[in-house]
Amino acid sequence: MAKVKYLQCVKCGKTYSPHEVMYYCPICGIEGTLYVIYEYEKLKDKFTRQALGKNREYSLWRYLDILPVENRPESLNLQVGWTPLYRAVQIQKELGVDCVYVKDDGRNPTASFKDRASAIGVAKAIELKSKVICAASTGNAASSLSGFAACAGISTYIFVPASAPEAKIAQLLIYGSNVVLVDGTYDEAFELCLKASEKFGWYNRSCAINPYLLEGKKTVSFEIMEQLNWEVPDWIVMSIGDGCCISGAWKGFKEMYELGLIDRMPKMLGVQASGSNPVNRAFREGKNYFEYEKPDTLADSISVGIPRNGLKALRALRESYGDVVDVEDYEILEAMKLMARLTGVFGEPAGVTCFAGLRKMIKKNRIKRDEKVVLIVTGNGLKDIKSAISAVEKPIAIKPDINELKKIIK
Ligand SMILES: Cc1ncc(COP(=O)(O)O)c(C=O)c1O
Ligand SMILES: N[C@@H](CCOP(=O)(O)O)C(=O)O
Repeated sequence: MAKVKYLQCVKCGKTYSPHEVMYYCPICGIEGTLYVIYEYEKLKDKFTRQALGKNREYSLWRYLDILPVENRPESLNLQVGWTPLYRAVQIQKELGVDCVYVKDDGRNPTASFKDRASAIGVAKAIELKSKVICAASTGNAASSLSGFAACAGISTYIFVPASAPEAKIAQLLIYGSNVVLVDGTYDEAFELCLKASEKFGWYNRSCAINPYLLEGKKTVSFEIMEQLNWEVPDWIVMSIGDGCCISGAWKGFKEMYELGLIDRMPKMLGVQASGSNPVNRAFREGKNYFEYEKPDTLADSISVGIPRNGLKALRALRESYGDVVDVEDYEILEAMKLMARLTGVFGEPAGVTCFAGLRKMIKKNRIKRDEKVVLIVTGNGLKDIKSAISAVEKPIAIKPDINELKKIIK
């Protein structure tokens, strides 16, 4: 792993060689998730705007110079990343603002942002010659791991709450994973998966402990900057569950700054569901720890009691002079409908939570009307049809008769 200089604990700052530690800081335990730190000085000549412009594939693998694996394994050829970034003209009109973009990460192969992490997780497992990979998940991390592992021919054990949306469970089953439906919450599924990985020696894909997965997630920021022709937005907005996605996006910006690819930084806005908001509570109270409350939100992907990458998320929010806001479930459903109707992008509840947060922060004037905003839609709406249906009016059924039709045409 020549490119990685060391791994650094988010809690105590201690550094480790990547050969010394696999998952988390041995001193701080599981709260001590690690950052992957590269030889940035050596990368400065290699990872440049010019180099990126030349003959690189339009996927996450174009950033291989700054990813923690040596190569893309030959078998791992699912297209991942380089998702579209749309100018959301109708959202701008609706909100009376100058500039909003939507990054549609539901366009990844298994339809969520998590594919960025799973691609790296599976590549890493192949490097380590692991025979089995496991993950705890609310559904998306799992379905994406299942898809990428299927592509590479690796076996997986997946731990999801039995209450996970049916479509996500269908993905796991169709990809051929060994699915363990846990009669409990995501937090309980996580604990069981952790114990199983220790007992059976499976490679654990959970971003909650595995430092390399966040490296895949950071690539969203590289893409945004290339797609915006290196004009840095004022705000990046995304939902927070465990906190890994937003930490990844922030790390991407920090690395671009460190390497001289950009000369200023965006602010990060995290959005949580009111029924699952431990990061917001800690942020408001200036704390560096999280108090458990039983999560209760329809946005299953961000339904988390203890955020496993919460410290990294808090750091992203604080370092960027950003913010975090809660939204109610009805606001998430409203955002699901509005996002689809104003952009054509159909996101799952956690995927469009960012839009609900943007609407709130514009009303509060925390985000100014002339600021440039990027919303990251992290998952596709087809993954949670039940929520989609509950967000809309019932269709009108009629007899196949033109006069009946006339009565209902608006
Ligand atoms: C669609 C979607 N959005 C947002 C998130 C939140 O990501 P994180 O748990 O890293 O904060 C997830 C996590 O599963 C997700 O699947
Ligand atoms: N809600 C997430 C939780 C785990 O995802 P990870 O990528 O942070 O490990 C999901 O299951 O999708």
